[in-house]
Amino acid sequence: MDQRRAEHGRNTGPVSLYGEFTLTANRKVRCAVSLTEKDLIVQRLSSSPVGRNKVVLSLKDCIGCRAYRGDDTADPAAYLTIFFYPLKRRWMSSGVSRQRAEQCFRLTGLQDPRANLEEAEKWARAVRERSARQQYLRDGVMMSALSRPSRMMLLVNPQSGKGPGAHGSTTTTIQHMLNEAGVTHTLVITERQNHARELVKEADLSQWDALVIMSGDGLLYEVINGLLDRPDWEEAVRTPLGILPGGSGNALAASIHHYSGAPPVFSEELLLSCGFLLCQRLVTRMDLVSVHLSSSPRLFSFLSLAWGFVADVDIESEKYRHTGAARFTIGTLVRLASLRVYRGTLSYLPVAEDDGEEDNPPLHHQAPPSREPPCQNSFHNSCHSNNSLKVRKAESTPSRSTTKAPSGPLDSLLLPLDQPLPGDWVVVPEEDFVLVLAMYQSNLAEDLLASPDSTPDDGFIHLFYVTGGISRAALLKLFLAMEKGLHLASSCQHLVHAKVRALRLEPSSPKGVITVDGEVVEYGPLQAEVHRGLARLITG
Ligand SMILES: Nc1ncnc2c1ncn2[C@@H]1O[C@H](COP(=O)(O)OP(=O)(O)OP(=O)(O)O)[C@@H](O)[C@H]1O
Repeated sequence: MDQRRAEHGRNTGPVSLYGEFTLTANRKVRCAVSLTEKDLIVQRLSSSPVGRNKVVLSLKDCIGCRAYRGDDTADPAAYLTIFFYPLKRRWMSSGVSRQRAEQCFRLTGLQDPRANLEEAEKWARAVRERSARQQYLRDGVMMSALSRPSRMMLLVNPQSGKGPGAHGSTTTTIQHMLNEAGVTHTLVITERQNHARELVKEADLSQWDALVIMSGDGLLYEVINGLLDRPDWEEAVRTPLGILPGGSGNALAASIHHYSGAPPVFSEELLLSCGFLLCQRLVTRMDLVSVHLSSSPRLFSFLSLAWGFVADVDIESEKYRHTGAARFTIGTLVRLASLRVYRGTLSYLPVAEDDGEEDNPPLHHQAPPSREPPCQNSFHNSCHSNNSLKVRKAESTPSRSTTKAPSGPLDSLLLPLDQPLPGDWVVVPEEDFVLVLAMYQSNLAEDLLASPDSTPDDGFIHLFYVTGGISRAALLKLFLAMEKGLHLASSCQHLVHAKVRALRLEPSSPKGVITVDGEVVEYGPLQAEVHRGLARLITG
């Protein structure tokens, strides 16, 4: 249902500002405009029945507004434009999505152009203050927000998604929204793999209130690992990060949309939703998982770790990239046709019963994170991979010098990979897997709600595995159910879900693919530990 109509008639509270203006687009149409704490109410002053021409726009849906003079210096009028992105019914299909709804008024109440402009500015300030208050207040709690105005670095990967040329119009849409929201931004087009990583590793971060990535999840993975590779990593990793869907998977962007509580949307509608949430500039904590591989430097993951079916589909479906998000559906069907079983040992440290609600105060009350007890955080064992896949350059660079203090938090739950596990770890009895998937955000792709209960900072690795013996039909059913996040309710005997703090995976199949945040990493034994709320994410 059209949000404006749905809200029409509700109690909008006392009016704090009232004015009568004409529409910029049609000066013959006069409107009575009222501002309350929650809404902007626009009533056309015409012969139509009362209510027919009344529009109530929630200030929660407002990203910004502008007061200005027109080009004609002889015209004393001032203008007020307010930018809304309410959830509205789609034209062509059922359901709702965010759509742009600009309100433009012409103020001519006074002869003095300066006085008209001052009046428009007064309205703009009042709208901004009230919409900020509406957005910051969630369930009665004030959220932490970026400063207004904000300065963002917008990193765009021109090769992501459907490939070169595909990013032009999406970048324009987002820049337009940022301008409407009064966000100063600098556009950086990445030139090569690892460009973003090197850039954030060296950048003067004091110049930026946020780093925003418009790409797939791979570019954010680079940025996070670049931040954690800095000598000042503790401060750097708290730089708020934003993500806009520019790839074909867009898992984190889809997760942020899911956390907002809005019904699922895809492609351009997801872009508009994430753009809207970015413009709201509300920041939450985000868990990061540190991943140790057998002979590569430790890396940090914000999304997922996969082995078996999911990792294979991710990588094998590269050749269908031109189809966009459909590449995963095609890849899933192809891999289903040649379903494989992967051998190995999976172990994990479960979340204790009373472990879930540990202190994680709201950001604005929060002290800087304390250092954890000392623990070795980079080590090697004797396992050698004969995996023929090319491992990303970033992971294959030599380990950090032993004289340099390693960056990043210490891993207090992990022992060296070649040492036996502590007694409180669970070793999964099965050794044949169709897939192992660790998730720390809700979505694996735009249309795969793999971990519906995940939140950005719950401090859990949601570990899913499917054991060998599952039929093709049952696995297909699981993936179809995953589109709506209903796979756990399907009571499939082969699917197991556990909330864990750390895990170890020791594949015994000689070849295979392991992905971290959708990027191929060294194949072989690995272990991982979650660091609750280590990073900052703009979730709107
Ligand atoms: N100009 C560039 N040319 C080539 N590669 C680039 C460039 N800029 C960034 N990259 C690399 O592209 C890789 C893939 O990026 P990313 O995952 O963000 O997009 P994607 O692969 O299209 O997303 P998805 O996996 O959702 O399809 C990243 O590892 C990044 O290093």
